Amino acid sequence: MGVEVRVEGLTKSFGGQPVWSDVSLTLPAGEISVLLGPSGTGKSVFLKTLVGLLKPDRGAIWIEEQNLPRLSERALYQVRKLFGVLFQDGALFGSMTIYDNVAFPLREHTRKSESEIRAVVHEKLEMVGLLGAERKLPGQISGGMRKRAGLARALVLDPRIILFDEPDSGLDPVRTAYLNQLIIDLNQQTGATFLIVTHDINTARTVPDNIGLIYHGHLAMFGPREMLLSSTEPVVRQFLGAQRIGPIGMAEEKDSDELRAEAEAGVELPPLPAIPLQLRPSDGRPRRAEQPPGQWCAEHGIVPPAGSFRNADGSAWQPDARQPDEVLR
Ligand SMILES: Nc1ncnc2c1ncn2[C@@H]1O[C@H](COP(=O)(O)OP(=O)(O)OP(=O)(O)O)[C@@H](O)[C@H]1O
Repeated sequence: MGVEVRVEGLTKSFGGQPVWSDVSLTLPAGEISVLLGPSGTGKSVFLKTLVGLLKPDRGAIWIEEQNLPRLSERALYQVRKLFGVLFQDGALFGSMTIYDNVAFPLREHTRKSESEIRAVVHEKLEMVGLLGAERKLPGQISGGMRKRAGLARALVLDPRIILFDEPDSGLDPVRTAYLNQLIIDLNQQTGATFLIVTHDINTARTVPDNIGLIYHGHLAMFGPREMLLSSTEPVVRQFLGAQRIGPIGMAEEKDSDELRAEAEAGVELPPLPAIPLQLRPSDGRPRRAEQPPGQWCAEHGIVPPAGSFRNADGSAWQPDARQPDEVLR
């Protein structure tokens, strides 16, 4: 099962230059959260700080009653085993076969025999759909397969928190769709807590339970998917709607002249796009943290954008007629 990660007042700078300050959020146990933000706002730095590869200037990261930045190297080494990380390029060793890459953490961190290692490696390669590619070198397989291999390696120590740094970078839309489905299925199977950094708006709209947005050195917003997808807060709306109109400029923030010019020209953001249904596990079962579509909006008195929560065929979503225990069987 996954564990909750509670971040409080986290601040990080390099050489006196702040990357982000005072970031507070809670990744709920077992749920999928997505972190968005313009390039260079420090999303990768955030992931590296969470896993203890970088030390924050201030703030706390609570996992199971332990505050990571305060831990000794020895204690941190133990807590790190709770994490699996999928780095952007898969971070595979180029001279090792896929099998040896995936076996690497088991050989480094466990006392398993080679036959036990073989069983785990095969299980994880099967989970990511890569059985049969064991003897290949990373350079002999496609980018999508390398990501899957990196994912299998991130899974071998049965992590309770999995961090994904742009899993969809460099993938075509079809491979991204397959990878997103795999992420949902793995979350269902493992129950681990997932945090995904992505630039893909479609991924952000359909995959997570929660969304966060880093902008201009701060966490602009973090909360349930429906909260951000129905938000009219200009930065959130502009980013999730992939629009040019709004406070975010080419470099980062637009200056007041640009914003005044936009206002005077009467340019307005288009209406909020419809909120899509969340992607479901491929076995058709509800997600672990699934809420009925529209529930968050209803509970908060917010009318969702027109056309929200439609099935793929355009029909309105209907609650599942089966009882939850029947569905979970
Ligand atoms: N080890 C480091 N030392 C100094 N500066 C760093 C270090 N790592 C990252 N930075 C700086 O921190 C800032 C944030 O970088 P980061 O890679 O986290 O951004 P990002 O939001 O992940 O960007 P992108 O979306 O383009 O991947 C950048 O200005 C980067 O140069």
